[in-house]
Amino acid sequence: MAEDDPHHLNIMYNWFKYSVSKVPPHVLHEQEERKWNIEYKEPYGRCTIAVRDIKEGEVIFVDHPVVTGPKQNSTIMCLGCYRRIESWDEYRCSKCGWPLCSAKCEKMGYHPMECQFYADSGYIPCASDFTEDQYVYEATLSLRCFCLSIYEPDKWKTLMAMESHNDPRRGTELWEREEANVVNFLKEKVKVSADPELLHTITGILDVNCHEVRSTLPGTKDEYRVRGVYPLCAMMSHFCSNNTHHTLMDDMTMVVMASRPIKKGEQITATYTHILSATTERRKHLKFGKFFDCVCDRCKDPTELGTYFGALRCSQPGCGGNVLCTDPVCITNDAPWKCDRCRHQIPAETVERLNKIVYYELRQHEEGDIAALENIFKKYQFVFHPQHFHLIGVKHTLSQVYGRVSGYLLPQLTEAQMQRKIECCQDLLKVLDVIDPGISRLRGLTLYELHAPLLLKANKAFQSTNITKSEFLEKLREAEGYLRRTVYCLQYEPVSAFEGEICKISRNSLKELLSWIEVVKGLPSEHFLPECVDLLPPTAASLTEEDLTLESLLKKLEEQ
Ligand SMILES: C[S@@+](CC[C@H](N)C(=O)[O-])C[C@H]1O[C@@H](n2cnc3c(N)ncnc32)[C@H](O)[C@@H]1O
Repeated sequence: MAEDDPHHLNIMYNWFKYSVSKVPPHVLHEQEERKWNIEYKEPYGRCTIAVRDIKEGEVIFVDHPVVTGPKQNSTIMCLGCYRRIESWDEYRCSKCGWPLCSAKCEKMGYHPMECQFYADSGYIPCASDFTEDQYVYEATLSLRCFCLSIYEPDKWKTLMAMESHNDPRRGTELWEREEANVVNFLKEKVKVSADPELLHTITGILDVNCHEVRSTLPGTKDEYRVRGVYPLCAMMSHFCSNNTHHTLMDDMTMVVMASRPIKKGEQITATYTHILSATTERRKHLKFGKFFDCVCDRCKDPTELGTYFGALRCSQPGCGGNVLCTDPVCITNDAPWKCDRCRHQIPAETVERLNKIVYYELRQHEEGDIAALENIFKKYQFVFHPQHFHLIGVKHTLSQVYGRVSGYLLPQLTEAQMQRKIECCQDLLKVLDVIDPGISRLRGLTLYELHAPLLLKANKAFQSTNITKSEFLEKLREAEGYLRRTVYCLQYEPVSAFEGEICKISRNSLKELLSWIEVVKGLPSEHFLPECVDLLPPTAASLTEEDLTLESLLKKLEEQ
């Protein structure tokens, strides 16, 4: 390490300059002052600190991948464009013989770098038993990294400045797996003449720093998922309730923005784990894959910032208290759980066993099996706190499947089912407001799911003259608010992505809804219940998909 730059900060700042020079000025101006510094702080290592207040939604930086390539357990894919390949014999690279889409892909992306190694060694994965050779795609990304040392020295320097955690990784299950699948494979089968320690450093850098890259193939709806190393993104520390939102553009540029206001001096943070998992699971995942013990505010707090995301209901008769972990950041994960009222105690092992049983039950049902999900919910609703991650997880799934799966399409939903969809969305949003406030994909999608049954219910009440004008307008404005916030949360998503598509649909629905509100404002009072009469229960009239559109409502109105 250079003595005047022991933490390689200059390499990271240089990477930033390179990244900025590659993005269009409407995203980030080269002249714009940097909003962050990289500092070294225990226990985080290098981390990104705001040098001024940053507003919600402000772009903080853009980043480019040093390298991208297949993930672990990848299926057969084109090493040029990443399209999934169905058959080994679709097309083979004329030089190395690996399956690709076409001659065009031979020169695409990073493939030309590894191609020579595969061609020289003569190694081709076994077409007759791919399960034997499944790891070769994962190893290809490590080979690509090694190739940077030959073909792209600046990128190699940046990659090597990243954390590999070789010492804590040495001898772990992960290390042994990578030794067999990557290091030995590259040494013995591909004849890479690199020091095994260097190859382990590469696998470590990938484990600690990689981001999943989910994008679509140009001009298609075909999604691909690979891994990429984004050096600046990787400088952000992990917090279980983070303050950034990142969006991947179609050209694989990562745009990082503030998901909520960030104060000068505050760390700019990302989350490396699933936000909707509980403290024990998050901490285990971070320890296993990223080699640190998270002690963020959410992890330290047994109530997870007041959400009670891991809490159980006390089983003692008449107590009604919440059973919480007495020391959620205990290294051995075996601190007992105690009721916050009667102090009844449960061993950590029992809580873990219970969670495993529910995970198992949840995995047993078919995707979108509403009846099975509702049964699991009923079975456990009095075992867990209403905001427990299992119940919220079920509600998350229900919020998406009610209205979308066969037999439960939006127009087919009963009044009670529509109400259930609304309740699931609202309960999920309540938790997100605490652990993932501000701009988030999950919030955007959930708000979209919430607006639809609300609008449908309101329109249905209007059609059966079961609502007063002011109540109807209030409901329409509520749906408008949700649509506006959907667009706000998803506005940065590329249109090719599912979230980008939902954003586009929401913009159109919003325009339509605003016109509808104008029409409703001008409607005479005979179309509504008199203001003084209580709203009657809505009738279960059959609905069609058209009921949601402005045109169909106007048509019905004219017919009346
Ligand atoms: C993607 S890197 C982040 C940059 C890293 N600090 C560096 O200097 O290269 C991930 C590593 O940073 C450290 N780290 C990130 N978030 C942390 C946190 N909340 N607490 C402790 N260490 C953290 C861990 O060593 C982790 O493996």
